[in-house]
Amino acid sequence: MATATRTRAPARKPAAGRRTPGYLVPFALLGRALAAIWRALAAMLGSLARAVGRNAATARDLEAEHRRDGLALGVLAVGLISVMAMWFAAAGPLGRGLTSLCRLLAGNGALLLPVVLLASGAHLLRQAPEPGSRGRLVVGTTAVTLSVLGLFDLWAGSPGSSHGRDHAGGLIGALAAQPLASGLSAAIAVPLLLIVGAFGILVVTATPISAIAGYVRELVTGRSSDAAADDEADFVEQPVQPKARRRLRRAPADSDLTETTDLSELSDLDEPTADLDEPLPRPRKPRKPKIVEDDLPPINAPLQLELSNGGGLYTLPSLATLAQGAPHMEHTRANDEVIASLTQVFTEFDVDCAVTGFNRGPTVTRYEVELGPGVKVERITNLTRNIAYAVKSADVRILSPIPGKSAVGVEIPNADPEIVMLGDVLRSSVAQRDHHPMLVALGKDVEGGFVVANLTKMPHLLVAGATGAGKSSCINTLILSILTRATPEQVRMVLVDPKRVEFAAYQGIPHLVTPVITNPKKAADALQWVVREMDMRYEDMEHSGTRHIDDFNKKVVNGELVAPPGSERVYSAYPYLLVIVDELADLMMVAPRDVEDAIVRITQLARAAGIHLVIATQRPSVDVVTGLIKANVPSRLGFKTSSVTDSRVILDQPGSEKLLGKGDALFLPMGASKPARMQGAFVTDVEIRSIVEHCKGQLQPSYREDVTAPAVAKKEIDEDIGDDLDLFLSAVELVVSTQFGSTSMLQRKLRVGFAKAGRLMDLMESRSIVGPSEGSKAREVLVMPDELAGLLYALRNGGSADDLVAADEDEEPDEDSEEGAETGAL
Ligand SMILES: Nc1ncnc2c1ncn2[C@@H]1O[C@H](COP(=O)(O)OP(=O)(O)OP(=O)(O)O)[C@@H](O)[C@H]1O
Repeated sequence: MATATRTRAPARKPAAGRRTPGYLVPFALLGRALAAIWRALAAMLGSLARAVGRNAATARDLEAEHRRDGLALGVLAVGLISVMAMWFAAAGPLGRGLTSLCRLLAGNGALLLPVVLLASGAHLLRQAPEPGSRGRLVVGTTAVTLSVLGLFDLWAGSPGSSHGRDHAGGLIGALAAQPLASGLSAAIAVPLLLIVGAFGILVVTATPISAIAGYVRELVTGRSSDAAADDEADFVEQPVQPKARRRLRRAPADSDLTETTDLSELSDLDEPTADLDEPLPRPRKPRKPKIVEDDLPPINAPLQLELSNGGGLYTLPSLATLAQGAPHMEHTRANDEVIASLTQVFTEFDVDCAVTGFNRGPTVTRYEVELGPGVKVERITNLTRNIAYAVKSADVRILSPIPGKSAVGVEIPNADPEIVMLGDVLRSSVAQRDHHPMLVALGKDVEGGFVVANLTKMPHLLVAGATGAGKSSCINTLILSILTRATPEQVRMVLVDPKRVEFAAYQGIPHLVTPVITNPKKAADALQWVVREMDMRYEDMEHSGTRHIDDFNKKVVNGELVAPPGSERVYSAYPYLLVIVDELADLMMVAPRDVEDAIVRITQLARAAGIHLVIATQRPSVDVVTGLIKANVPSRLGFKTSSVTDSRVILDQPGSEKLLGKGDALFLPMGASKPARMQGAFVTDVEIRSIVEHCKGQLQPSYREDVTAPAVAKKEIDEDIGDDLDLFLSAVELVVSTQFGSTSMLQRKLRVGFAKAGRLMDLMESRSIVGPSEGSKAREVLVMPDELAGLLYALRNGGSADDLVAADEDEEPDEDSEEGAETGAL
């Protein structure tokens, strides 16, 4: 209240207390009239500018290259006009007007204008603009201009007349030189202006004075700094690297050691990189986009051979259907501000370290911080909160070290993020180079490089994150990647969508084996079908003596496969089968054991059979992503999670709780120890609709009826076990994993009565899991723990432990292999 009274009082006083004296009234009226005219003019100009701005939106839509070319050609055109006007006085009345204006402002300096314009135009044509260097160029050019024109003015004796100034340094020259000459003296003004000019040249060329010494030394000795560094490198052994690096940071002119490529890039900017006594380090030139796919461990999965596409009738959708995103910015003013804030924090807390570069990604920028000798990494990690405070963002993530570098990474969200469009990733050279049908677009990494991944190399992927974090968008991009790159003959899909709305758009695409499954119970049955399909494929591979479905397909195409005697089987090539489950939690609620067993079995074996799983969940808790599932799904994509515990479940380490949401993700491909941060690609509903329409217009889906049919064998087991299947399986798991066939243990652990525990034990005996009763002693357990997953699967399908043995020993084709004829026609 008190504050409100204090602020209001002074505002009222002048109005009430101050009266304009009578003799000033005409002036006051005139002032008000002028002010009103000024406001009206400003409003008119404003609306004019807004109208122009609206119409200029289409110009902004032009690609950056075209805008730059247009600007360069425009500057060249003005340069040519100025040549004709100023050097040859042959540009008509407009040229004469231009010459007079330039002479008025710059005097004889106007004669240099054509040279400056032509050189600038040529430079713009040859080189991409660096938005970050604009401020530098403006300051440098202004300093050079003032210096040159001021010197012209002094040279002509600082003429007082307008005509005299037109042939000296013009108005600008007079303004630059005459105050100095009259305030000090012409003898002092000349060197001062020379210093200003030299400063301008250094700023324009981004050359620090300290680097000049290096250049002079090079000129004198005749040796390049590279050669000098190479010489030094011969003496620098591996363990000495950190020392060498520190030195490089202090003396960039000498730097270019191969081991320190990143740091030597810093010296490309011709300015010493941040040292402790420097206020602001120069950002490092962004490196060429790096492809995370290259980081994947090498897996020698053979490529799927080119399959015919049903007489060439099927054409893939054009990538032009997918929208283009905004061009990637490698450096913006926001980055400079963050560097200044970081440097200030380090100075305030007296930590001997400096920001030596950064890589700007679409949503976050990773700043590289190098430590001085003897500085603990913890000193930076302990400053996380202070850094967050200084850069005004709670989502600061510290990476120690940046993989492959002796530097700490500080990842800070961009104040001006970019959306990564799927079309851009699919059109990128990294995606275009590789024609594998299972290659999918993921997004962009922190360095702005496109990230793609081959699903066959994953070979199974777990996608997890809180609601709204970007999972569904990511899965949409995976599906669209496949639709734009693979025919239904190459890749078939099973889409499971218990949420009912996520995959509705894909209903009816020819790549589907069965309509999109929304019923969790049916989804569990579909997973059982996938297991059967996998078994069929394995049998076929076994008979054909091949180890991977690609080799099998190759033999089919070459006509090298002959059906077993007595079989009417006609072999055909198998497509890859991609199973995508959008919400695992819903499936685990309905049939946890069935689902877990099927997933474990598929993930353990399906890679060679060309079957790959993508499982998404927003509840990455241990009851959904069980230990068994986790152990068998090696590649992970973690979007923002609500807790560090969830992050640990997905990635086995914290980190995803600090992500920003909306597609910000950590990608941990199989075999990688550290996850890579990336921004997921995005695709709009309109794009999805048009690609789906294209696919549906090409071919009708041919669905398999048996995919969601419940397993027939189950009924048989039900008669014997009744409704106790789950309890029976728990008992089997307990007995086999502990290798202890005791009825009283079952009573205790399963909380069942003696009669029930005894019956469960008898059922186990009838299925060759345990031996006969030995009185009060525990029964012998006949199945080893490592056979448990297979046993549970067999029991679920009406089998017994004998089937495990039969599967191991039986080399002959199974009777059921005829079923494969149907599978092969998938
Ligand atoms: N890669 C992305 N780039 C930009 N925005 C994105 C991206 N991914 C998601 N978003 C934004 O976040 C919103 C939520 O994304 P999405 O529906 O994919 O989340 P989700 O994790 O699937 O959530 P839920 O589990 O509730 O379905 C989207 O509507 C979109 O606006």
